[in-house]
Amino acid sequence: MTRQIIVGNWKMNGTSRDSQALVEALLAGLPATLPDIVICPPFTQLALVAEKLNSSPIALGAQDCHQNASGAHTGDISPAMLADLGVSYVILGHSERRQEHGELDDTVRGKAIAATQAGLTPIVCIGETEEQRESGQHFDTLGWQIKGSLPDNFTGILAYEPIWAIGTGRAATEEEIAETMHFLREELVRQFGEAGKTLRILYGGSVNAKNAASILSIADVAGALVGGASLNAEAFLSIIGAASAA
Ligand SMILES: O=C(CO)COP(=O)(O)O
Repeated sequence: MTRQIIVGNWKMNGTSRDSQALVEALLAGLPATLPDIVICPPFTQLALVAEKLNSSPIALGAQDCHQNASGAHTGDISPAMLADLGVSYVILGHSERRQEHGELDDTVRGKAIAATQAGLTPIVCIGETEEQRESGQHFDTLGWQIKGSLPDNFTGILAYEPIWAIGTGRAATEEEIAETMHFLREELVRQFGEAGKTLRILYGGSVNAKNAASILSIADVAGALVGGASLNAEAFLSIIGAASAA
């Protein structure tokens, strides 16, 4: 079995002091057997965290990037700039960016292409709203998001994050996750053929120390994208421990 991957998305949290303390606590508490681990601090903390992680088993990720390599894009950060800092993963199309910044599938797709060209592994997020699930439109939504957001020859990671499960403490049930993973796998195979069979799919949305082991044992769940619980060293280390055992 391939190793699971645990990704911590710190979102817009953390001063230098917080980041330093969190990374030190994580490095001090890592178990002997490890899954792949990625932490994604805010842009402002990347250089500091990169230095701290130097030659550790934890990889560095960012939370977004621009689709162009450079140019007149005030306030933006290019994939090449991230790679230059030692970043190897980038979260793209998170629902908070889709909702707060009006980011569309097409843009996410462009960013995934640019990130891959710069040598980064994109983690492309998709997920339905509560209304879409309640009205039975969740699979249609996810299908369209996959078609629109993933480039041809996609080799990155897909993250399924139901919007209603993000930051609510109400993770999707094991049945909901299992059924959705099955659907996503079929869609990936439809879109990418043989290659779609091995693309990794993460679950995200209220993953915590308590529910991690059962979520990570669901068929086709290759790991977790963790928000709130990744800001707490003890909780994040428990999730890492659950992934090592999965
Ligand atoms: O959005 C998420 C990770 O990208 C999930 O956040 P929570 O784990 O806080 O629900």
